[in-house]
Amino acid sequence: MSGQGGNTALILDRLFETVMSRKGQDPSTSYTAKLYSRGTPKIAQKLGEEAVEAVIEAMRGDKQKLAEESADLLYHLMVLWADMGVKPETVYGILAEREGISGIAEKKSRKQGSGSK
Ligand SMILES: N=c1c2ncn([C@@H]3O[C@H](COP(=O)(O)OP(=O)(O)OP(=O)(O)O)[C@@H](O)[C@H]3O)c2ncn1[C@@H]1O[C@H](COP(=O)(O)O)[C@@H](O)[C@H]1O
Repeated sequence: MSGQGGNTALILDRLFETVMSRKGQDPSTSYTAKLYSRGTPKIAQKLGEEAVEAVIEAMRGDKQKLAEESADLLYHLMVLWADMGVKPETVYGILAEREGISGIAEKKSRKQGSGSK
């Protein structure tokens, strides 16, 4: 368990299952179904708006609001994955492959790769 929210991975998996279960449901009773009905560009736009709201709260220095906007951001990211057919395991797999590789070292290897072309 990790604090008040319980097991982090489990809650994200449960959230993804819930948003998947809203496919084809009534947009008047489910906000997620309403998002699907508005299409991928709208879902992506909402994700961008939530990201900007998180940035604003960070700049204001409001930790509680940043946490709340982060929850909105993760929810809308899950809806976009579900809408686009991206499986959480795919994203988790990419993160797992990167485990132990410094972002600085990875960036250097990318630059060397492009310079040798
Ligand atoms: N985690 C969330 C969650 N986080 C944020 N939101 C909604 O996201 C919206 C974001 O607020 P905004 O003001 O940006 O959006 P809005 O003005 O309502 O909508 P727009 O017209 O701007 O698109 C709010 O309506 C929130 O209620 C969420 N809605 C649903 N969930 C989860 O998804 C589950 C399924 O929800 P339904 O699909 O509604 O049954 C819920 O049980 C929750 O677990």
